[in-house]
Amino acid sequence: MSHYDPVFVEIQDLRTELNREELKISDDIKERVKNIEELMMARERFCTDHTSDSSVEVQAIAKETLDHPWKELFQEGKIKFNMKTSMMSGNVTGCFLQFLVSSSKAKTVLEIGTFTGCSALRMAEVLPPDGKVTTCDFDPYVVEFARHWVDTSPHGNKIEILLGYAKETLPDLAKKGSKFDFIFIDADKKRYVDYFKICLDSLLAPGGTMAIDNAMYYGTAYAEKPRGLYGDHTRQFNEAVKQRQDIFHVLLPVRDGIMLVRRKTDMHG
Ligand SMILES: C[S@@+](CC[C@H](N)C(=O)[O-])C[C@H]1O[C@@H](n2cnc3c(N)ncnc32)[C@H](O)[C@@H]1O
Repeated sequence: MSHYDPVFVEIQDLRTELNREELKISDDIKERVKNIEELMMARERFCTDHTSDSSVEVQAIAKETLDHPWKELFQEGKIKFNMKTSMMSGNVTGCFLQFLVSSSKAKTVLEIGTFTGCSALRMAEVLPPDGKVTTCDFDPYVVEFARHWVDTSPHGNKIEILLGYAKETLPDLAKKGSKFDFIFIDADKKRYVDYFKICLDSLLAPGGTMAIDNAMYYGTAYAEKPRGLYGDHTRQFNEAVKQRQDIFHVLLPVRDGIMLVRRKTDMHG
């Protein structure tokens, strides 16, 4: 979604500004600015149009997520925070995750942040029959929602959903000696550095890959005047990745930024 990109937001603001009568901006300039905005949106639509479709079950979860009264549930105190449907991975990110899981031949996946189960189900779909996705979330309402909807899929039986705070779930998994071939971190930016460290040092199986979503968090990672929350946390996370000498990493500007990490020792053929 373009709104993750601060350039897009600036362009939108500028377009509104240029329409102020008193500025007497020429139609040509206004048109060119409008063109920039449209090109940015067209680029995104083009990527979506040239990406595989999601399964009918994932489409059903996405529709239910979009139609669900999250705001009212929050006002009634039934969910922990004001969940936004934009938290759900879009089709490009979802297909990208499936690509990574499938091409790395992962059998065990860990996800931090289930929400409605969309990304967990996508990853389960590309695992072998004995593969398993372990996903965790601290909100009982979304855990129940996700359980119900992933079970409408023949791949639902590959998914275990753990209810609890990631800061407790991850050490518990580490204590049990659990290891995962693929780890997707997608919750709670404030603790990204902690999750990154425990995942890399204790939970990532030899040869494993990690993907960390929202690594640029609306541009807060690099913008001089960052918008919104978590700017410091996002920058600290990126710095923590950069400081590690034992990993190979790449930050991709997919949607809100996806950081991919592997141990250097696993990069050699
Ligand atoms: C961005 S959403 C996950 C989206 C999901 N991976 C997808 O792509 O559809 C983040 C989720 O993390 C959960 N969450 C937030 N803080 C958490 C924490 N400290 N421990 C566990 N889950 C948390 C929220 O309840 C929310 O459902």
